[in-house]
Amino acid sequence: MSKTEAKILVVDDDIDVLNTARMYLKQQFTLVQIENDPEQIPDHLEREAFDVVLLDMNFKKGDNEGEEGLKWLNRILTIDPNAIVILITAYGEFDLAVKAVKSGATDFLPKPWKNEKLFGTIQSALQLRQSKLEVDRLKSTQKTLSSEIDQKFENFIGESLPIQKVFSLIEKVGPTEANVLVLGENGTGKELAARALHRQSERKGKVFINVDLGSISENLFESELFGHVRGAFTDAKEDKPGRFELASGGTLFLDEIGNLSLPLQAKLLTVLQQRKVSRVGSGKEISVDIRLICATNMPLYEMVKEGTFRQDLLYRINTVELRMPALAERTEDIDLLVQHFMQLYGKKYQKPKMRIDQNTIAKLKKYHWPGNIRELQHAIERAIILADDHKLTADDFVLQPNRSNKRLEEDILDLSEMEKRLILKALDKNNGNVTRAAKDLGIDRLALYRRLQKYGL
Ligand SMILES: Nc1ncnc2c1ncn2[C@@H]1O[C@H](COP(=O)(O)OP(=O)(O)OP(=O)(O)O)[C@@H](O)[C@H]1O
Repeated sequence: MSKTEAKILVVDDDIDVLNTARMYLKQQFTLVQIENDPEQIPDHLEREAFDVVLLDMNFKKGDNEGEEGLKWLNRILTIDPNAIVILITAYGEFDLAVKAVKSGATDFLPKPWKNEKLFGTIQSALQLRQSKLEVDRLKSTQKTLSSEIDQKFENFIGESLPIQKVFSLIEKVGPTEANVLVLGENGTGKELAARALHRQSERKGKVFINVDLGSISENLFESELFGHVRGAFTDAKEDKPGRFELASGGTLFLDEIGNLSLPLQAKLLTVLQQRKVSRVGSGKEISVDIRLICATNMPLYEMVKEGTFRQDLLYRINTVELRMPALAERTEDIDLLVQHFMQLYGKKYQKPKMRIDQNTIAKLKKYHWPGNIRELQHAIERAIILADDHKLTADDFVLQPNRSNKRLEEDILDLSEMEKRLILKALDKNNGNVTRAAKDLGIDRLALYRRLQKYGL
């Protein structure tokens, strides 16, 4: 029979008990050590990571108060808070056993024991040890991951007035528990702002869970957000917590909230009102403690008027609103952003000495940046990859012509290109007014917004 992989320490002042225990346990577990002097416990723990410690309660002759055992129990737990200690009690010492479990012992075993009982008690204790170690491992992984993610979002660049206003609002609102709605075009830094709000809050040491509502299919919505229990549907092979549960204690960032259908908006609203979720397939309610941040590039107020976004949901999520300025509204930040991304990608592609001249910066400042900072970031990355020497020039940036330069050609054969150009033309004609442009195009405003998103306009 193969042995269970585990390290066991047995501490008792009775040599006979120790020898009997060792003889039996050595057949079952890979490492068994015995000790009759409790003073040696710290040394043992220093040398070896024991999975289970079996500890006698009464060391001095005639002492059956168990005080000595409790003292050593505390000492072991101070050295290793995850230690699994099973206390050996004399038969009938139930009060003492209860006291020991309250003080942190995992279990107790009355003397004299039967070998099967000893084996069973150690096996259950080992499972607990595994779970404790797993929780520890997950906690430290989560810590490392969130600090890495946070680092990526630390560089929130900008000196222009519009972005300074954003920074000061983040400083004011971040430490509160207020629900924040971040509005702005694609690529303006909405997620960056959400993470900055989280970092300013009391919850900064806890998780930041990001949910892209635009990418969750209608039928997976509940399971993704609220979780499910095993067997709730064909693919539910095991219990799974949803994002609300995972975010509990921390911040939940619901991105693209404007893309939710009306039935899903209703489900979301109920959970936000009650702050309780039930996993799909379970009637049990689980309380969730979240700070809520939502973001969208959709015109929620217009959508409320049109009846495509629930007003009560809007009021629930927009306690404070944060509008991210488009890059075209803060071209004075382009210099700084370019330097920042050049440094980032210079390092990544081992071209740390890259330079850029003022003419090229001037060209970048004139451009309208429909994809905002993300587009600028990609443009720099591409330019650095393609650059032949250490200098970025205007030719390294292939930018789409500005809207005003667009002309509809007669011979465009690509349908989506045609659609895109028509949209730009309609917007141009109406000075960017989406309602009037949609009317000219013969589609409703939402349909136009969807297309603007699709083409990154
Ligand atoms: N002020 C800024 N300083 C530095 N980098 C920025 C800044 N704003 C945005 N970025 C970068 O631009 C990219 C897009 O930002 P982010 O994802 O936060 O935008 P978004 O508005 O959430 O986009 P989307 O609407 O497409 O989800 C990210 O790589 C981000 O790091």
